Amino acid sequence: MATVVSQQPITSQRPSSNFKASHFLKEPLNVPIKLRQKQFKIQATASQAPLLDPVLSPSKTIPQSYKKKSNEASLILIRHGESLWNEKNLFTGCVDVPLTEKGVAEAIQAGKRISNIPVDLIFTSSLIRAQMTAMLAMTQHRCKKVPIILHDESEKAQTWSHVFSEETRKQSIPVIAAWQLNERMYGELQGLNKEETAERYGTQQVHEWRRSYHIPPPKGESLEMCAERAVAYFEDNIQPELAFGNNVLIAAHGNSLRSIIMYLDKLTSQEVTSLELSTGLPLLYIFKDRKFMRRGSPVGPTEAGVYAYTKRLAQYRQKLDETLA
Ligand SMILES: O=C(O)[C@@H](CO)OP(=O)(O)O
Repeated sequence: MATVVSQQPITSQRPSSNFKASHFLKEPLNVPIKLRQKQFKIQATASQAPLLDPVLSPSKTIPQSYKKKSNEASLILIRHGESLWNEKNLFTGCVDVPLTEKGVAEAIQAGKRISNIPVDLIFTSSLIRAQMTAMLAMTQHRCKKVPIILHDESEKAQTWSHVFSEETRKQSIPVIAAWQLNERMYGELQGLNKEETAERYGTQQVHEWRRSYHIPPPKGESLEMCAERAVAYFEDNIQPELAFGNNVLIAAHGNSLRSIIMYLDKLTSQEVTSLELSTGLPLLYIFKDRKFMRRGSPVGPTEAGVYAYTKRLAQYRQKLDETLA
């Protein structure tokens, strides 16, 4: 039975072994430019934060110098809502199955809980259950912006998905889908029933396959292997956005998120074995002064606590209240 990770606010330093100081030394947005330059023009002046602009063609000049948008950013992590194979208790891994009705409700509920927390950019895995979760959650956000999946798999996909209205652009949130955030590849367990597999191979063996850090399931990825690609992606593509001041939502999976949380909270390979994430539960981190601070899970849109954590969150919420009053 899944348990929720501790919701106690804790402060954590990023593990120095994984820390890439170069992200903070080079011009901000180097990596974001790489991510977006083909499809988005980035607007910026010395005093203005860059804005994603899907209006203009990829060939437009990208400004070279940027000013940091903010010293603080929010990071929301959501494990997808219940999938049809969670319901059937089947090992899922990289098999691309959709949400159940309960999973849809969980995603909507997660959206309500984060509806007052700023989101500038969304990252999901390439799997539909994570993408459904992100999209459904954003239907509840009070900013009312439309999440738009970026298609840069080919030049044609980029060209054909352009948005030609500046006004519409401002009302959009880019969604970047990355396979590196996918669930751990479960190898020859994919599609097998978890209970039957435990009966066949023994509870201890199956527990090791599911929760140990180093031991992979047959022909699949260990958590360590999953962490290698998920954390590298986080460091290279997501952390620079946070460092720049962009607020990020990640919708992903039990194991890809466990590995990212291990990195954020500096857990040992032993500690991560007892970390369990519930489906559809949003977790909030604040990235400030190059540190990640876990702020637990917002209980609901009207709950005061979480907005009191930082002035910036409180101000964002107040702005929403005023705009929507
Ligand atoms: O089946 C899976 O892909 C995962 C997540 O549901 O299972 P586990 O609980 O073993 O990590």
